[in-house]
Amino acid sequence: MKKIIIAIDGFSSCGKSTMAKNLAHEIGYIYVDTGAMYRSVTLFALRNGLFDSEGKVNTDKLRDRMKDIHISFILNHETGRPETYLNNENVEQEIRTMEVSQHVSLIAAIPFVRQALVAQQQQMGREKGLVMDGRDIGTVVFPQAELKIFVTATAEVRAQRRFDELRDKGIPADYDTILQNVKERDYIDSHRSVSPLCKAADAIELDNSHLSIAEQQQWLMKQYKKAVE
Ligand SMILES: Nc1ncnc2c1ncn2[C@@H]1O[C@H](COP(=O)(O)OP(=O)(O)O)[C@@H](O)[C@H]1O
Ligand SMILES: Nc1ccn([C@@H]2O[C@H](COP(=O)(O)OP(=O)(O)O)[C@@H](O)[C@H]2O)c(=O)n1
Repeated sequence: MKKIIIAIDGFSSCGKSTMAKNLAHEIGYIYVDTGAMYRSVTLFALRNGLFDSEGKVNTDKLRDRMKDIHISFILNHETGRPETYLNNENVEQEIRTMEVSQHVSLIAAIPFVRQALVAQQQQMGREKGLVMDGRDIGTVVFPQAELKIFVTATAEVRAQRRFDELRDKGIPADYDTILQNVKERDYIDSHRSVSPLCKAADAIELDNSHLSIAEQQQWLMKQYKKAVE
């Protein structure tokens, strides 16, 4: 069967990674979580004092340090899912903290950061057979992707999902703080000057506010089958 590129974009915490990861697992494709890459650069910047006391990024210093940031994905054989590594350290958990979530959209708006990460993402798709999720996959990274999905859900539903996830992992979280963060990131991601979050003209939209994980998975599998027919 022909191999294709599947681009899944959409708003924060709506289930993109869940859909992308499960589909890739089922059809034997590589899965790439591009949000994890922006989160890894953010973690590096936080650890290396590249934000000032007002929360602004020192872009000159970050530009100099980009060469020291190496991001990779390594399969966890127990879960069958890839995990994120920053300079050979497993940071899969650490990149999901509220602190990283509260800084990541500023980092993702910087043109040289996007340029570097987009180049790596395009490299990963050279052989096709790839499911990639993010904000600009169908518009900028792979505008020629054979299947493009744009996922939405209400901000309240998305904040609740993220809250439940953090609670289940034992990470302290507050619903109102998460809701505020989700809305803030939606705003910054949709209004930045470089590659703002928007639906590609040829993307299929899915509002999954009232769908279960199993239902959205069935829907996605149908779209995949149509695309490879
Ligand atoms: N349809 C759904 N119904 C309920 N929870 C969902 C659904 N889809 C995903 N989730 C859960 O919502 C949380 C956020 O999903 P995730 O895939 O990380 O979103 P995104 O990649 O868009 O940020 C996860 O805990 C996931 O298990
Ligand atoms: N392709 C991408 C992926 C993520 N991002 C940025 O990275 C942040 C984190 O992405 P994510 O997918 O991990 O976020 P969640 O939806 O999982 O909360 C987003 O809010 C965007 O600012 C981006 O700009 N472009």
